[in-house]
Amino acid sequence: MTQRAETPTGHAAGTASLPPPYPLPTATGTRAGPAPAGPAPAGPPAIDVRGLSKRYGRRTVVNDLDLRIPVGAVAGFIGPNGAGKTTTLRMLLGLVRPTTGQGTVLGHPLTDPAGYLPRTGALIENPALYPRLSARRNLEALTILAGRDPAWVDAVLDEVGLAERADDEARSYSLGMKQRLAIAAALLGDPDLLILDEPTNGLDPMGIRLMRDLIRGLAARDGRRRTVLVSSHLLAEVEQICDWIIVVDRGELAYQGPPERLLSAGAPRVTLRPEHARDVGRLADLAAGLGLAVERDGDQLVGLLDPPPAPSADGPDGPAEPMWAALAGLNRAAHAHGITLVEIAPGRVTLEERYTGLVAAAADGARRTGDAS
Ligand SMILES: Nc1ncnc2c1ncn2[C@@H]1O[C@H](COP(=O)(O)OP(=O)(O)OP(=O)(O)O)[C@@H](O)[C@H]1O
Repeated sequence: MTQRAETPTGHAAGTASLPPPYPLPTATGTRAGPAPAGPAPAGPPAIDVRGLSKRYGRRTVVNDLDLRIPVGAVAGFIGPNGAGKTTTLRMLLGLVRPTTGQGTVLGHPLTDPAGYLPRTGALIENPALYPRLSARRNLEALTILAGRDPAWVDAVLDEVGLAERADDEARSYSLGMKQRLAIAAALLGDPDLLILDEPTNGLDPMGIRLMRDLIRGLAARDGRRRTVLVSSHLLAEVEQICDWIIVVDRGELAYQGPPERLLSAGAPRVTLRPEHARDVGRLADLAAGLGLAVERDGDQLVGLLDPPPAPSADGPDGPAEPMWAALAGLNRAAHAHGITLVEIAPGRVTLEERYTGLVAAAADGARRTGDAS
């Protein structure tokens, strides 16, 4: 039998409603992330906590974290193993007492979880299931224990895509199905906030895809503005479904805001390919002479232009003029040296590369702090 998680499941349909929904802001301020660019949200965020820390003895595992998640967002809480994600989620769920921290969750003080837990559903670590009971019986047991209306059971089974297997024993389920059943349990009270800790952990690619579709659907359906906070150590697993990204490393915030800003905060990149592979070395020398940092990658060069140019009048995705000028200069120089370029492909670093860069920068900063002390 899977271990019973010490997790409050969703509760209390028909409890106090949230303030009116508001559109997602285009950015939020963080210490480490990009500067705010969008309008301030009209209502309070679903999660708005500041200075959240957890120390175990002399060890700080979450350090002065500010989280600000808009209502209705699917927020990806991303960080490498041991970054402090589970500890943070446990603090938000009142399962671990924060060492420091203030703010609100669903408008209630962080220090009074009883105020917001009735409107919060969660999946933390192992799904809490009775393996010899069917999915339906598992959920009915939970509704009875919680004094809830069993009428919810069919609705949530349908929502997580288990209606057809609802009467099979849970032990016959795949890991993905067990995860979805655990999410169904968290949905029983139609929560306004759903917290999922690594729900794709251990799933195969198909299971990950099904879980992604499920999570996206849980947030936005029928005009509902449920907020979902989902953790993962792999950005690629959640980036497609998140409209808010929080990156943590070693317990510290590295980025918070919309994924687009994480991407646009990255340097523009260019791939250059000469007609003849033998010219790659000479082309690299020419690029270096023009101040372009490039690296050889097989029969092509890849270069990052740093620092990133300011957004042009074309907007953040429009042509970056310094980049074009540098590339035009290199093209002329290559031509003058008898090198024909068959590919000049500008682009930007991917979200995954940006995430890796942020984590590496945080590690570097931590090392330097350690060296200094
Ligand atoms: N009760 C505890 N006592 C001491 N240290 C703890 C305790 N709980 C967690 N930690 C430590 O805090 C750090 C962060 O752990 P946490 O589980 O929050 O990270 P995580 O980002 O969720 O990692 P993972 O993705 O591996 O689950 C780890 O180094 C862990 O060993």
